[in-house]
Amino acid sequence: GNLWGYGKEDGPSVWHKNYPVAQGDRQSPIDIVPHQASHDPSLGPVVLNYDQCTSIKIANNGHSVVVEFDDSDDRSVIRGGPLDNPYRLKQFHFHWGVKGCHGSEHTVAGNSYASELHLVHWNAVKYTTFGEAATAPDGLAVLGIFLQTGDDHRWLNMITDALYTVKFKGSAADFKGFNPKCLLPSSLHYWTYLGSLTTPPLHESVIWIVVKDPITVSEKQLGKLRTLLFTGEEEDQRTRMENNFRPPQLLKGRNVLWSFR
Ligand SMILES: NS(=O)(=O)c1ccc(C(=O)NCc2ccccc2F)cc1
Ligand SMILES: [Zn+2]
Repeated sequence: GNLWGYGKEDGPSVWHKNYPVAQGDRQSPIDIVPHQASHDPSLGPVVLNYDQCTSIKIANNGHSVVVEFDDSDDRSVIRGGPLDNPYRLKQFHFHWGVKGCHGSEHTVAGNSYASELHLVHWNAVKYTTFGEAATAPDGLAVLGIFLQTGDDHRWLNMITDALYTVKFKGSAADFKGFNPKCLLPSSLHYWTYLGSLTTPPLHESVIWIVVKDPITVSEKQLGKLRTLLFTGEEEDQRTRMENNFRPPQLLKGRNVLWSFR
């Protein structure tokens, strides 16, 4: 059986029963209120070195669609900004809704986007494995990118055209040579704050870097994400994968910093 999900019985409102940290002091996502954020002049730009990028496979883990990378060396790293070390790219995945304007996890002044892309990195300088980093307060760095609807995104088609291969929970397929740099907006101005994984086990180990400008994708491309299933091939009850987002959590006195002028 599934430990947690996004339904009525197993969704975000009951995660605290099995994962008490859900009610902790640095939970994610949050509502970002721009005029309450502080400018930190010491915050430099984030730098992505994705050129030797090596995606390996695409998978349906029953909660989202995930593209995984070879993180055995520092070939794809994020550095700078609020980070004291380079953080290694491990995977990226998406969160989305059931139509148009809802689906992102972070919100900006109460406004949701249609979807949110998470590029997940871990601190391989201080920790030996992703699992170890995922329980450390400075172990992970997740770059969040908002998706708004409009024209087709030329490169997202490479992902949406592969989704038929990972329709069911537990399915995976080769997905080599995809460089997620093509999914980034032109400006990497960002907000940053200390938070958590937005799904169980909800570890409070994430330095969040939320990019201000969204990328634009088409409703048709988002619709293809919704053809994925939460359920496995062997299950008779087919449940469409949609609304796989956690709502904003309490700030509990945290400071949100911004980098852009
Ligand atoms: N939505 S997000 O905040 O970007 C997010 C990123 C990564 C994970 C993850 O790796 N979970 C599995 C996991 C957790 C802890 C240790 C090992 C794991 F594989 C969960 C949520
Ligand atoms: Zn995520």
